[in-house]
Formats: sequence, C-alpha cells, structure tokens
Amino acid sequence: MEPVLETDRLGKRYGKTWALRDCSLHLPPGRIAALVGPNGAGKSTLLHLAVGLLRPDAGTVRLFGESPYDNRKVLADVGFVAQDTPLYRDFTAAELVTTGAKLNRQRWDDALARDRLAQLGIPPDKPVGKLSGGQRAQVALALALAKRPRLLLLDEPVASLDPLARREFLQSLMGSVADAGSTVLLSSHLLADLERVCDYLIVLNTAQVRLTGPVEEIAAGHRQLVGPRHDGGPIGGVAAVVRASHTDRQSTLLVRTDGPVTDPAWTVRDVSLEDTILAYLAEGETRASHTEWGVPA
Ligand SMILES: Nc1ncnc2c1ncn2[C@@H]1O[C@H](COP(=O)(O)OP(=O)(O)OP(=O)(O)O)[C@@H](O)[C@H]1O
Repeated sequence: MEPVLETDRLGKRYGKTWALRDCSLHLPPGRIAALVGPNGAGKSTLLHLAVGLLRPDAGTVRLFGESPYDNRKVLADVGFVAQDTPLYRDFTAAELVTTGAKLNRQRWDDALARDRLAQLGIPPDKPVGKLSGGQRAQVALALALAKRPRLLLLDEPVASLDPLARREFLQSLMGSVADAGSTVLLSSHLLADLERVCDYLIVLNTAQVRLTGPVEEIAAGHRQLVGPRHDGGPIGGVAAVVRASHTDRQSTLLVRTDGPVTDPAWTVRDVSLEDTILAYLAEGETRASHTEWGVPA
C-alpha cells in the first residue's frame, strides 16, 4: 500500500541551524499517528513541510506520491489545523462553515460541521475571536473534518482543551476518521492521551527521527531489564540499550530487542509506550544549551 506521507532524508534549515534533519519516515494509510517530541524538536517544521508551507532544504517529502510544495492540487485531499488554530477572528463559526463550503465545493460536508458545532454548544453567531481557545480549536477541527480529507494533520490540537474536552475531542476524532477511513497525524506533548488513541508513532528529538513505526511493533520490540551492574558488553537478544540507570550493584536498562532475552541474570519486564518514548527523548538530551547560556552543565 502506498504511504500517505513519505519523507526521505528530509531537512529544513533556518540559517545555520537544522530544524529538521535526515528525516526518513513513511505513514501508511488508515493509521492514527502521533508525532511526539519536546519543544523545538521539529514537529511543526515537519508538518509545514508535509503541507507545502515550507520548501525542503534537503531530501524529499511526498504526499500521496506528489511533492506538496510543487503540486498544490494534492492539498485538496488534506486537512491541516496549525498550532494555535489560526482562524479569521472576526468571522462567526457559521460564517466560517459557509466560507469553507465555498472554498471546497467538491467534497464539503456542511451537515457534519454544523452538527458537530451544535453538539459542542459552540455559538454560531459569535465572532470566533471571542470564543475560548478550546472552542476555537473545536471550530478549526470541525472545518478540517468537513473537508472530508484523506489525511488530517493536527499540530497540538488538544493543547488548549481541558481534560474532559480533550478526551471527548480525541474520541470523536477517532470516530470521525474511522467512519471516513482517513489517516491522521497529530502532534502532542500529552503522551498518555496519545497512547490511548494512536496506532503509529513518530518520535522526533533535536531535529531527528529517533523512533518510528506501528505502536504494536514498538511495544513488542522494547523491554526493561533489571539485573547485575552492566558494563556495556553484549546481552543476547538486545539490539541496543536505549537508556540505562545504575546503582552500585544493579542496572536497569530500557532496551530494543532483536530476539528473546533468555539470560537468567536479567529480569525482563514489559515497558509502557510512554516509558519507551521518554527513553528515546532522554537519549537526545544535549548540554549544548548550557554552554550557550554561559552556565555550567
Ligand atoms: N521561522 C523560524 N525561524 C528560525 N528558526 C525557527 C523558525 N521556526 C522554527 N525554528 C526553529 O526550528 C526548530 C524546530 O522548531 P519547531 O517549531 O518545528 O519545533 P516543535 O517541535 O514544533 O516545537 P513546539 O513543541 O515548541 O511547538 C526550533 O529550534 C526553532 O527555534
């Protein structure tokens, strides 16, 4: 099956600094994918490259097999909600739905947008600039869903929502995309939320992809090992140690496996997706910024 989104050694630079570097990944159709990484990791940069708002400085990005920067037609199949959900603030929600219908004549689901906003109790006749941040996020999502996109890209869609609204938002998002058979890529810092709804993962840290693949494969391919203090030598069944912590006598390792770990010296435990992601995020930690700030690391 052709990937919906595919990048090959994709890079974007601002001045001398790479915001995204050597990014190679693919997103198969029908997935709900989480794009995870700390502040400044390159998540928004990747999403902007994916929808042709930025031009790559290295490598390639393909959306349904086409370059989104050079072939804007491909964007008819894409819904994108940028961070902070930019909307025309003087327009009411009802006016935005009407405008959406005019701009997307071929495939606009007017009823979907209106039903959704009515259900959420969003006032139709108030300028969206006077709605709360969470209500604005809901308006932006309703507009993106009404486009019936084959791919929906959401940059931190739940950041402004309260916990209950967040849960409802993610549940209704899953319902809507399951009905439509769309693919979703959403960035977020809220790992527990993502674990519940996503079946595909992309972890970015310091401008690079640290981990990507189906959640079930990632879960099957990582384990926590607890055993005698580890000197860094090979352990049967372990492809890589992602993170290690030690006491005088004991080591706790989060490892990527390439087979069963049968050495009886090690107690082998399953590891949550959240802990796996955190281990990969810690892997890229850098002390360069201490130097830049002129303080000791
Ligand atoms: N317009 C810009 N000019 C210069 N540098 C930029 C610009 N936009 C982003 N950057 C830099 O690129 C890097 C990646 O930024 P990006 O916004 O993609 O990160 P992010 O993962 O989305 O972060 P956050 O979680 O904080 O939204 C950061 O170091 C940022 O400072």
